[in-house]
Amino acid sequence: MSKAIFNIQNGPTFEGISFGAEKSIAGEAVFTTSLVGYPESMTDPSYRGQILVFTQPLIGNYGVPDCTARDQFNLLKYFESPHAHVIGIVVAEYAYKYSHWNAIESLADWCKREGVAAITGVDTRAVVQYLREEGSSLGRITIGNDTPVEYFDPMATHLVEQVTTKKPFHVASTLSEPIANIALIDCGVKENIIRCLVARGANVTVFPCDFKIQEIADQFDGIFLSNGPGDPAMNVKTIANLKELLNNSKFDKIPIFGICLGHQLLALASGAKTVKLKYGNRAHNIPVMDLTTGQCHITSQNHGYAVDVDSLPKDQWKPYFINLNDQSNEGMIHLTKPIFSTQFHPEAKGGPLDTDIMFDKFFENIEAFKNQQKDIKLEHSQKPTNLKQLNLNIDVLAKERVLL
Ligand SMILES: NC(=O)CC[C@H](N)C(=O)O
Repeated sequence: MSKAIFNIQNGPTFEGISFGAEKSIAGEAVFTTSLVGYPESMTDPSYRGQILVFTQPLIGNYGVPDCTARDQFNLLKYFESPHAHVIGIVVAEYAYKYSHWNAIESLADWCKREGVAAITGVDTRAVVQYLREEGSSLGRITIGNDTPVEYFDPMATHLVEQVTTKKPFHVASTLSEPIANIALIDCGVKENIIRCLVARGANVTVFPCDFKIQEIADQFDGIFLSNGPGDPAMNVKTIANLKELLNNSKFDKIPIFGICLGHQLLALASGAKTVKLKYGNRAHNIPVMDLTTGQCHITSQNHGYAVDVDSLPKDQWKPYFINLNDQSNEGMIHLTKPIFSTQFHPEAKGGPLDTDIMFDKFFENIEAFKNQQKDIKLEHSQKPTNLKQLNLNIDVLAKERVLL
């Protein structure tokens, strides 16, 4: 067992024991108050480059499930992407013994394989008190007698580029007659978001983050914008593509739904601004209010930035949800088009399922859009498909995300 040190830049130092990869790392230190779901959080691409501090004091007690198991849609059954994206974890007490029907290995063994540094024995209450006062900070974990690595701010890099699929891929519905074709812009999509779409009967074609969706949007019944890591403003190409999509009146009727980073990108493409939150919202129990109904929902969240609601063009958008803890914006809805987005995670992996109705709402918009399209269907079906012209024949597309 090696000793490990967790430093916060310009802040306190904590000594503990290493239980993960014997690799010293640096990144942004953030905390989550979720009680469960460490395999899901650690494989959520939105955590890329971050050191995750768990406030739940006992971590690792239910081990890690099979990272290769797939469901009936060929999606990863237990993980949100094939690999860990956090670069380090900080826990109060690592459970050296694990027990769960679904576990195939320990968190320590998995961290070692995935190159995730891990430190136990840290007073995580003190870490969180510091981060809550000073805000998200740079941090580093040094293993054994290693020379500490330089502090490094992952938010200054284009993290989405590192996690987006390198080529389009297609996840097919299991229905003999799928009810819709959805294009998904992948900025680091969580597996359960794709599952929430295909499980409702849609085929989902997933495109790299900078794919010019505006050139083939008319081939689809709906467009989905995914979650993803980093500062939303870094996604210059994606924002430019979305701007063209939103400004082309030809696409006024196409349903669009964005989650988390997808929400922020939609806001930026509409001319609004995003701001960095002091320490972000990472938890499975955050109350938001639907401003259209007054209903409150408990939501799963993982974000460090938020849309500045005052900067939303008021002739096009209205705020949809508000965070009842810090009053930050939690979503927006278009005044005339079938477009809406949420800052929280309705796919909730992990977390409460209260808001999976957002996916139902997207499918209602898709159904209405398809009914409108029926009148012009003949014209539509006679068009050569751009998908094929672009060599995007779905029959030959990859069936899962392409990482290299
Ligand atoms: N989960 C996400 O999509 C996070 C969005 C963005 N990277 C943020 O931190 O705010």
